[in-house]
Amino acid sequence: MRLKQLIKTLDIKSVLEPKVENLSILGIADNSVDVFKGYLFVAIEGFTADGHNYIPQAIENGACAIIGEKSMDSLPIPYIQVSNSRKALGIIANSFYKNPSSKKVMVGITGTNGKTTTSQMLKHIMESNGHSCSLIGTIHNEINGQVLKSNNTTPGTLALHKLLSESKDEVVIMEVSSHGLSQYRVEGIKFDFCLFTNLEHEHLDYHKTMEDYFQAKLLLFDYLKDSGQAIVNRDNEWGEKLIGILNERGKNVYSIGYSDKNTLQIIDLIIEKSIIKFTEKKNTNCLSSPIMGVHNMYNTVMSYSVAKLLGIEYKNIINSLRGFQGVKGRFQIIKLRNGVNVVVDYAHTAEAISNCITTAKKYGANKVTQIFGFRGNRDKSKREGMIFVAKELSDQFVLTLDDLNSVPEDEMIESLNIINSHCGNDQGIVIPDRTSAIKWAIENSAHNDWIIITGKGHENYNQKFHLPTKSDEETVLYIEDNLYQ
Ligand SMILES: CC(=O)N[C@H]1[C@@H](OP(=O)(O)OP(=O)(O)OC[C@H]2O[C@@H](n3ccc(=O)[nH]c3=O)[C@H](O)[C@@H]2O)O[C@H](CO)[C@@H](O)[C@@H]1O[C@H](C)C(=O)N[C@@H](C)C(=O)N[C@H](CCC(=O)O)C(=O)O
Ligand SMILES: Nc1ncnc2c1ncn2[C@@H]1O[C@H](COP(=O)(O)OP(=O)(O)OP(=O)(O)O)[C@@H](O)[C@H]1O
Repeated sequence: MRLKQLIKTLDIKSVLEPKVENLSILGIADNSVDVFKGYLFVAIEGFTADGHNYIPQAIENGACAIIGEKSMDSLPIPYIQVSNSRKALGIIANSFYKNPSSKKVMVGITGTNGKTTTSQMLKHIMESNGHSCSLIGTIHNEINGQVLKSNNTTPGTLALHKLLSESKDEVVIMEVSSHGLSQYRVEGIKFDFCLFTNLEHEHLDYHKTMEDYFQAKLLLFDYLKDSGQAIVNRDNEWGEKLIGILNERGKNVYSIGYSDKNTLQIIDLIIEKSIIKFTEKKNTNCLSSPIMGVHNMYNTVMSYSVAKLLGIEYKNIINSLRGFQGVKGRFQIIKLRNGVNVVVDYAHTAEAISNCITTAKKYGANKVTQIFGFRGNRDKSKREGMIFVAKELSDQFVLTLDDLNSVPEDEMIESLNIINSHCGNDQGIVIPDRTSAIKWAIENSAHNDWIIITGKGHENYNQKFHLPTKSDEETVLYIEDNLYQ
């Protein structure tokens, strides 16, 4: 593709060496290591490195033109200075891959919690009703039925456009993280549906304030087609705020929630039966959530709403929801032989932990033991809220290790002890070894007790623990097998 064609809609500040007219571009790279002969290299000033410093390497590897933000005195090849390299990368990638998202029904889901669950549930509904779907998200990506490893919830711009160009599926359902939005990873894409699940205290190590975090989420709706539909959970204060902004901007908003202002009004959530009673266009109907928990009932309503707007009939949605097997590590229940229910869940916010414990209680739990820890080098400001919820709602809680992310183990154990005494009134039990914590909880539970293990969900452990297991699920099954031999 000709360079002049790729750059024609960019916000260009200056062009060094104007003979760019007929340059033919064979590929695009934002990492100098990925540059080959005839490539366009886009230099990005990142969080740990500055791509502009790698321009010489890119040229050595065969780059025939460079795009960057910084001013340059002289280069042996054309240099185009733009105001925002990340944004430019999205626009160029979209042209280079021939606007792949325009050939699909694009669904983008944002929010602190519920993106993965909602996207997988919606994919299941659509596929059960004969529509092929690509999925791009935290656990894995799936394109043309092929499961691919996922490195980010929202892939980098180039990887994302490449995936879209390879997809032959009708619908693409993708999770859009706030990091992805603030780094323009979805630039160039136009969405048919943009969903907002909720906003909770999370990622404030990156976004600093809740308002900044909200503003990042809001960016998704800039990528909504004029004819597109925003689907927003109004029962979250930030959802209510978002609806106000979207209405002012003249967007099509489909809201869900308890009040009668909503397009889909929730009449009742019967948590102990996972039944949702709702009214839509004056018709009252019921949905059964295939996964327990009030939060998963909202995820079900979200998935239902998109499927309905895409023309799937109510009774077909109901039927397909019945066959949904749930999502690994999302309120995944393991029933032990002694009548104890163990839940493995990815909750990593106070709100999510609260939902898990409340659900167990609604389902008649006798005693609830909550096991969790904190990730090293991640937002510390949410820890207090998580302890508070565990202390208030569970019958006992155990603090244990989660991913250390280079924080020394002793330091993390000390943090657990300090927070337990400062915010937990020393009511928590600190058992640093995660597998030992789970074993202790199982040995100290009886029929109709629930144990909720949060934080790791589907993920494998990042460090070694006492038992020879790789994940919370494996640990529970290992203990179950060895306890009753
Ligand atoms: C902090 C952060 O978000 N970083 C993201 C960002 O990296 P960056 O651009 O700042 O990279 P950098 O290492 O500083 O390098 C700057 C530039 O120099 C280039 N370079 C570097 C070295 C070299 O030899 N040559 C070269 O050209 C790099 O290719 C890059 O273009 O842009 C990259 C491309 O899009 C992302 O892959 C990367 O995500 C990192 C891996 C990451 O882990 N991010 C997490 C925080 C994240 O995004 N998480 C969210 C989910 C959050 C959640 O809900 O839990 C996600 O969407 O995954
Ligand atoms: N709608 C919801 N409201 C509140 N909490 C939820 C909701 N859906 C899921 N959760 C909680 O959040 C956890 C993560 O769920 P899920 O993976 O679906 O969200 P996510 O937005 O994809 O999060 P992440 O990006 O961290 O994977 C669940 O294990 C559950 O505890």
